Amino acid sequence: SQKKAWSLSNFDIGRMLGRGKFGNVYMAREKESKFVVALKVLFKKQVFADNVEHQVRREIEIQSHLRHPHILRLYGYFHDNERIYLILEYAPEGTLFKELTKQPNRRFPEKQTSIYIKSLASALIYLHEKEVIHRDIKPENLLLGHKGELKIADFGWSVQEPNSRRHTLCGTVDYLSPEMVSGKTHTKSVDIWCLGVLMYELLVGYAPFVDREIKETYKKILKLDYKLPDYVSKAAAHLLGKLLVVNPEERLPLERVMIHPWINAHKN
Ligand SMILES: COc1ccc(/C=N/Nc2[nH]nc(C)c2C(=O)Nc2cccc(NC(C)=O)c2)cc1
Repeated sequence: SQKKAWSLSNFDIGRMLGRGKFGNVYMAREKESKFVVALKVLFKKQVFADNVEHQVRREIEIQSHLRHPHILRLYGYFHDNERIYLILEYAPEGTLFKELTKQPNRRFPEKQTSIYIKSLASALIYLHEKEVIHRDIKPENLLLGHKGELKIADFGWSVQEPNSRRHTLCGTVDYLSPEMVSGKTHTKSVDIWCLGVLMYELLVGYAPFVDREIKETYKKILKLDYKLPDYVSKAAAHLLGKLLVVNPEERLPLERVMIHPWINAHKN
C-alpha cells in the first residue's frame, strides 16, 4: 500500500549496513518522524543487466503486503533515474549468520535454536497461507531485531506457489531441496526442507550437505547423506529426521513443527 510518495529528500542517510549484488543497504532516518529505517538501494542498470526486474517487482509486491512479527516490513519504495529504493524495517542486530559466527564453536545452544526455528515456522505458516514460498531461507537472509527476535528478509527469491525456479542460482547450493536439485516443480514444502537445513546449521555450525564440489553436494542432498554429531539431542535428531525428507509430501507439516516436543522443551 503505497500511501505516500517518498523521495530521497525525506531521509537523512546513515552508515552503510551491508552491500549486496545489486546495491547497498544504508541506515536512514525519516526527517519528520525521526523514524529509523534501512534503505536498500538497487541500481537499475544492474537490475536490468541481470534481468531481475520482475524479481524486484515481486519482492516489493509480496513484502509490502505482509504483516508478521518475524517478517521484515517493507514500508514503501521510490525510484529516481538510476536507482530503486526499498524502505525496509531496521533490524539492529544484523544477520543471523553474523550471530552464528560469534557463538562458541560457531553453533547455538539447542534452546536458542528451538526459539529461532519456532519463530521461522510461524512466519512460514503465515507466508504459506498467503500462497507465498520463500525458497531462500538461510542465515544470511535472516535478521535479528532489537530483542534478538528473528526476521525473515530478502524476498527476492520468493514466488507465488507453485512454481519451478526460472532463474540460474546464485549464492549457496547448500539449501537446495532434492526437488530443486532435480529441477522438478516445487511447492511450499521446499521451505520445510530449508527449515531442516537451517536447524541443522544452527545446531552444528555448518550445513548438512556441505562439500567442496557442488556436484558432491547435489549427490548428498539426493541421497540424504548427512551425519549428526553425537552432541545433538535425540529430540532434535527426531525433528530433523521429519524435515530432511526427500519426498516433499512426507515432510512434517509446519503446524506439527510448532507442537513438536523439542520445539516446546524450553517451555518448562
Ligand atoms: C556489520 O554489522 C552490522 C550489524 C548490524 C546490521 C544491521 N542490519 N540491519 C538491517 N535492517 N534492515 C535491513 C534490510 C538490514 C540489513 O540489510 N542488514 C545487512 C545487510 C547486509 C549485510 C549485513 N551484515 C551483517 C553482518 O548484519 C546486514 C548490519 C551490519
